Amino acid sequence: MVNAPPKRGAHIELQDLSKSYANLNAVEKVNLSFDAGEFVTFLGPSGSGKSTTLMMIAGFQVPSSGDIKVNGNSIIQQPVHKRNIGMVFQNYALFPHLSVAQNVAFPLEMRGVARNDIAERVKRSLAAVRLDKFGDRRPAQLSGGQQQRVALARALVFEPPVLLLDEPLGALDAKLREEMKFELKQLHQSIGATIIFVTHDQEEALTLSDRIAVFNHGKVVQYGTPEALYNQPESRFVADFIGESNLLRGAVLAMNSDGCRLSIADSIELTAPLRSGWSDPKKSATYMLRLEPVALGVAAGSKEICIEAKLEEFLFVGNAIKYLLKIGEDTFIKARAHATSKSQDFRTGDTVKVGWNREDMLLVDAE
Ligand SMILES: Nc1ncnc2c1ncn2[C@@H]1O[C@H](COP(=O)(O)OP(=O)(O)OP(=O)(O)O)[C@@H](O)[C@H]1O
Repeated sequence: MVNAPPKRGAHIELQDLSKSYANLNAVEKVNLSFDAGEFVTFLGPSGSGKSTTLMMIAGFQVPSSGDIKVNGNSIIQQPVHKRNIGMVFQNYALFPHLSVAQNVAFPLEMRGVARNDIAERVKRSLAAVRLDKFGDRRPAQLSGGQQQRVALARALVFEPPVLLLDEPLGALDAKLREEMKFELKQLHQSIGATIIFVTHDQEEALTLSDRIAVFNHGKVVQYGTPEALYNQPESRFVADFIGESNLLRGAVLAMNSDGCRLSIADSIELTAPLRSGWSDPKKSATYMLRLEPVALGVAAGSKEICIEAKLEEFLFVGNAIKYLLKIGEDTFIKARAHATSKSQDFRTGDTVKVGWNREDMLLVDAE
């Protein structure tokens, strides 16, 4: 067989896509666009509408309204088997009575591909997931991770321009998940398909994705690169859901061109930056402060905001130490520092200086 030309993914557009069940809006007016060959992740808590959106793209669910376009053409009226979309789900459902190679060959047989071509393409697909030596085995003779790779090979074998993955790593243990994560990334680079990946694991999403759509209550609350979501969350929900952060809520005392004068933890006053595009905060404002910019001890002294805190707890987490500091009756600040710094020799109960710069604070909610 002549080598196949380099494959490219398809451009996908979801337009006002909605799905309701009785009086529940499972998915509400979702508008998203995925570039050809992009790796996009749907991230969100359980029940936020991720799988329903994916199922509408696959054709297993009929939208209540809205449209889905692939390379500019609506696919709403197309049945599942005509959509040419590869799918892998958490429960990979391999045929137990067929060998690995026969499982992978199945979609090609369904499409009436010539026998010689089938053998060649199955071989290539199994090689892509590093299982070329396992073609004769039955699924029961493979580990969970290997079975999931067979499911991937089966989805890839007909070279779909679009691949949908719904929690494909969900059933695997932590170590295997980690390995599969890297394999998926490499695979994506080699096949060039547009991949839509569903997960509720933010770390998986941040590692794998070109862009992430964050779902909450059936709506997309933010769509952007992992960096944009981490550094510029547009809401308290995204700030809280992605990465670890301090969410400092305070009473607004005054606002002027310098920023927002705020009282946190009852008595600590500080000035934090305002944010363009936000309506003026009225009574209270919530600011996100990531853990990394928070300095302790001597280093805190050179920061624009520096306060005293009581060290409640600290934890060794690999090469870092995580600190929990109390700055008011019910207000705590978390910080993270490299474990190598000998000067950070604090004890639980110590009073320590804690500091950060104004620009480290990002307005994420105001009432
Ligand atoms: N067939 C159905 N009938 C009625 N309600 C449904 C149906 N399928 C999904 N739902 C509801 O729609 C909402 C969205 O579900 P969906 O499975 O899309 O969420 P999800 O974000 O994928 O969650 P998870 O991470 O738990 O899979 C939920 O409230 C769910 O209970």
